[in-house]
Amino acid sequence: MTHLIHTRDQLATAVAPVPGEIAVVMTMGALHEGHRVLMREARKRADFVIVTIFVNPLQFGPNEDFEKYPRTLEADVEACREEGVALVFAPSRDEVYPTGAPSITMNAGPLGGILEGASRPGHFSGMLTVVQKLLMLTRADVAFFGEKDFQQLALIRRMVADLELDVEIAGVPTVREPDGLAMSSRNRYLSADDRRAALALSRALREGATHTDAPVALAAATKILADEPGVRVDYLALTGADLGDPPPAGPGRLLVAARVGSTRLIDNVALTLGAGAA
Ligand SMILES: Nc1ncnc2c1ncn2[C@@H]1O[C@H](COP(=O)(O)OP(=O)(O)OP(=O)(O)O)[C@@H](O)[C@H]1O
Ligand SMILES: CC(C)(CO)[C@@H](O)C(=O)[O-]
Ligand code: BAL
Repeated sequence: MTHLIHTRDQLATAVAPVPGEIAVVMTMGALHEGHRVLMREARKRADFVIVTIFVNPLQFGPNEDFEKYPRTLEADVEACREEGVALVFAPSRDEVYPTGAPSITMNAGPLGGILEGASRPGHFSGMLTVVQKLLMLTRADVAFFGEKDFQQLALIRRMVADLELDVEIAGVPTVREPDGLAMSSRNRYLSADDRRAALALSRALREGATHTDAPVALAAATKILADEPGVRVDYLALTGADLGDPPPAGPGRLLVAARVGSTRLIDNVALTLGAGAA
C-alpha cells in the first residue's frame, strides 16, 4: 500500500513506528524507468521505501526551467505504487522551507564550483541544502542516487563524509534508452529532431571510453559532438573517478553537458586510462 503525503507532520507520524531500515529515493518527479530502477534497488535493501517528489526552487538559476519543469504527480504516485514504495512525500515549498528562503545554506565547496557548478552557479548549494533536509525529515538509513548526475552523487557523498551524517549513500548506474540516450525527465522537452541529435552525447562518451589515452579519448568524443550541428556543448571533461585531475593510469570519468534545442542535458561514463588498460 502506497501512501501519498504532503506535510512533514504526516511524514514524522509515518516513519516513527517503522521497525527496520528506511530507504529514500529523492526525485523531482516526472518519473521514468531510471527512477524506477532506483526504487527497485531501494526495495531490495529495505522494506520501507520513501520516494520524495519536490522541484526544489533553491537549485534552479533565474533563467532555468523551474516553472516549466514537468509536474506529473498522479502518474508518479502510480509508478511508485507499482514499485512497492511505502510512502510518497510530495511537500509544498512552504513545507520544505517553513522560514521562507533560507539565509543559511550548504556550501558545496570547491567540487561544487566546477563542471555543473560552473555552469549553474548556486545549483549544488541548493541541491545539498534540500538533500540534507530530506535526509533529516525522512530519517533515512540509506539513500539512493543515480550516477547520471555523477557530480551530484559525489557531492552528496562528500557532504555525508564531511558532516559525518549517519546515512549510507548508494549509487546506481545510469539507466539508458535502448539507443543509448540517458533517461532524464528533461528528455520529454525534446522534439523528434532534438531527440535524434541528443544521441550524439552518449555516442561521444561511448566512443571516448574505448580509448585509454586521455587526449585521444577527449579528441574522439569532441569530434562526434562537433559533427552534430543540433548539439551545443557546454563542457566535455575528462577527470579522475573522483572528479579531480585524470590519473596517468586507472579509473577516469568522461562527462558532458550540452544544449539540444532549448534543453540542457548531461551524461557521463566511466573509462580506464593508461598503458596496459584494456
Ligand atoms: N537515467 C538515470 N539513471 C539512473 N538514475 C537516474 C537517471 N535519471 C535520473 N536518475 C536519478 O534519479 C534521481 C532523481 O533525479 P531527477 O528527478 O532530477 O531526474 P532526472 O531525470 O535526472 O531529471 P532531470 O532531467 O531534471 O535531470 C537522481 O538521483 C538522479 O541521478
Ligand atoms: C537530489 C534532488 C532530488 C534534490 O532536489 C535532485 O537534485 C535530483 O532530482 O537529482
Ligand atoms: N537531476 C539533477 C537536478 C537538476 O538538474 O536540478
